[in-house]
Amino acid sequence: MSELVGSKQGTLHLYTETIECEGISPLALYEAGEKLYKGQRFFWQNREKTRTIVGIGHARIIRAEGSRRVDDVREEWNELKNNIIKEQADQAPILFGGFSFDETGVSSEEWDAFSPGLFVVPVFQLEIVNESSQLSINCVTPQIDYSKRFDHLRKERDRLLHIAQVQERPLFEKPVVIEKIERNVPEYLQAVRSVKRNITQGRVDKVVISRSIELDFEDTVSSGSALYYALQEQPESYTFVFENESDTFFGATPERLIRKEAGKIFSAGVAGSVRRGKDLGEDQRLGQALLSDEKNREEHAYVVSMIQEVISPLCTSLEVPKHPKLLKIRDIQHLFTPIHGEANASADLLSFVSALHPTPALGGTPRKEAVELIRELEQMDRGYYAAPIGFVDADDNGEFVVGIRSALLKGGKALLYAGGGIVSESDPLAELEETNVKFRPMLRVLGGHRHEL
Ligand SMILES: C=C(O[C@@H]1C=C(C(=O)O)C=C[C@H]1O)C(=O)O
Ligand SMILES: [Mg+2]
Repeated sequence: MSELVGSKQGTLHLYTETIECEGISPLALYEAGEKLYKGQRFFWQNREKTRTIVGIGHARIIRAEGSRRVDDVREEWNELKNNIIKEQADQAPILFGGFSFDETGVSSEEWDAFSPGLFVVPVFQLEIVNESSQLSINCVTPQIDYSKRFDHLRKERDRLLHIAQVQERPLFEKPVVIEKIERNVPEYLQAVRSVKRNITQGRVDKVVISRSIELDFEDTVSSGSALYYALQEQPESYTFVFENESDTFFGATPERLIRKEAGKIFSAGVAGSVRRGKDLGEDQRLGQALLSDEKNREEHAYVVSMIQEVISPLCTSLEVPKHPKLLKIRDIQHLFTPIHGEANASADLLSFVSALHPTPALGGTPRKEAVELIRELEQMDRGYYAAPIGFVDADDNGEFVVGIRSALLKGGKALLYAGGGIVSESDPLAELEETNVKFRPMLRVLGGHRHEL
């Protein structure tokens, strides 16, 4: 860290100091944070497993709401970013968080802990990128004399590292489900039929309708246990865990919204689904049938064309393959179109998030009418389900996914969410079955799959 000369009083500074910590287990560090920082932790791992981030403690919280929420987050982050004090070798501090699906906010108490925009700079930031592990302390303070606070945080860091290193691998019992409540199946089927009518009438082309399942457990389920089983059960997905106060939003999603790295951007169309086969032959037959299925190709095409349309103005170049491929994960296969490009110098990561959300994979098309229908027809609050969650660093590199295959954990209870794209050819019962397949990842993680009929 370098000293700061001649800074204004009252301005917030972000002091960062990084050490190397080879061999540290991210899960063990997450657990080590439980005692002092329960309710203030997050975890992130990309699909490729090349980047893992653990955040412990809140050095800074940014909340935002309303239609300017993304701009408000950017503004506060930029202000803080301009006052980062670190050495060249120290890692870039990150801002991690997410938005609610609906910009008009959350409508139920269930999602009280998660404001329409909630971002944090962690006090302790572990980043494992490829083979390198680095642990930073981030300290946000208006004082120039931060050294006392920093000394205290260094001691805490060393204690966390010690606990993570000496503690035996934490053992987690699979949660025991005592009740599984399908919350709104009749309403869901009604909503699907209603969307079909709206398509016939020409108001929309596609709308994503979702539903939720409640699981009640014998005991409180810790976010560490949710994380442990998400990593174990869904290795082909992104893993995210976001604690706030006593609630945790977490999931194992296959769907990237946007990644930005050194000016390059990577998005993806993921829509159109079929279950995995019971053996290789059936799996391949199902996959081939999906690739040529008109209804699924239609669901998919809306997504790819809207992504292209909304991010073209933010890019100097964009590559969009003409035909989708298959993306196979443990329980389901999807149509998948990777989209790559080069960002304009003035387009930052959050401007991509703002332009893209919601894509027709989670909202529908046209966007405005689809979101109105979701508000009108879905008998639930999506909260952070199907919405952007991810991180950005001080160099504007980062990644956001959409929070699907996800659940909200509230002590001894969890709410699971799943939906699907409804188009003119959708069959309500087949769509219901598709949501059952999409619930499976979280049911496995939380022990609820034993309750399947
Ligand atoms: C909405 C969800 O998934 C989305 C809908 C899909 C579909 O309808 O085929 C496929 C992938 C996702 O984009 C979900 O998992 O809840
Ligand atoms: Mg579908």
